[in-house]
Amino acid sequence: MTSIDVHELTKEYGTRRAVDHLTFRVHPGRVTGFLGPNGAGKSTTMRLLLGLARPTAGSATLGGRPYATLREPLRHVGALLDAEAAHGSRTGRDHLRALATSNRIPSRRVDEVLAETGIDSVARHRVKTYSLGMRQRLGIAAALLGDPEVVVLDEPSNGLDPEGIVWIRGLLRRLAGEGRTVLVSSHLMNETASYADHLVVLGRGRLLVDTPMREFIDARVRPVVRIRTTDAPALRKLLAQHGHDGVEHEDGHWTVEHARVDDIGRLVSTAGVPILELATQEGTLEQAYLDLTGTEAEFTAQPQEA
Ligand SMILES: Nc1ncnc2c1ncn2[C@@H]1O[C@H](COP(=O)(O)OP(=O)(O)OP(=O)(O)O)[C@@H](O)[C@H]1O
Repeated sequence: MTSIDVHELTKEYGTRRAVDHLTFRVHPGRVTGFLGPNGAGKSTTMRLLLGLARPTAGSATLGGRPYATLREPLRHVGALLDAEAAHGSRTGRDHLRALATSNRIPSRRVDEVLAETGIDSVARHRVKTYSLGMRQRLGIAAALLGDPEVVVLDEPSNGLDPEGIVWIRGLLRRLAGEGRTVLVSSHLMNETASYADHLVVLGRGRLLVDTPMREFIDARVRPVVRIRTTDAPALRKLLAQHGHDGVEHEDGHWTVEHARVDDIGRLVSTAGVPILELATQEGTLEQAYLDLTGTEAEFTAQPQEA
């Protein structure tokens, strides 16, 4: 199985260090979300991995090999970096056929990926007539063309409609389920939470987090007890009497930190407070990410000027 190995990877543009001694491994069989604020170095890392830029130091390899040494690379790694990459005057189909030919990929794969990405009805139209979402789907079709073991996608949900967003989620899960190595960058936390198993987070070119997603959330956000009642005054009084810090939210629901749902349930039922909803509310990736960005110097310090 093919993993992605990034080792002491460094890339400088003039005096600006875009990637700074970065080391991590992306394992097969799971979706790894690649996160970090604008300018953190995600795209640069992907470009270095795909041989589109040369590292200043260190290495980025696929199954132990640099991209440049792969013969017919699309059969090993499929990537979406820039949805504008296809030539506007070509049809989507011709774009894929050219890629297939140059990588000795059977032409039936063109029809398969067109169907899989839902653009077969526009396959004979020129790419310049495509919407952003269609271009994005064409880029994903190109990434899947060679049936690669490694898939690298830079913000794949960009421009997709709601149906497309649900589709990409299923696609990423399926690719990981088939044992492929899947690295996906995104700024959309809810989206990432819906498909990622593991996270790699960068800040100013450095590695901040390399951990399973659930562990990242659990380490940073405690679950809270969520309650809805028809008798807010009674609930407020009861929680205060028992030393709980209940917070009433605008839409009428309450949350209680540092409490167990069983204890709160027992309390409200014994006191006869009418309850419409009582549940444990798990922390979200967005909360955990914002907690990280609020505490890490890599996020809070001013970037160095070039
Ligand atoms: N070709 C280039 N020449 C000069 N500087 C560059 C080049 N490419 C990237 N940079 C700089 O490297 C840093 C990292 O940029 P990069 O695009 O990798 O970040 P990113 O995490 O992908 O950001 P975003 O989320 O905005 O896409 C930025 O400071 C950027 O300005």
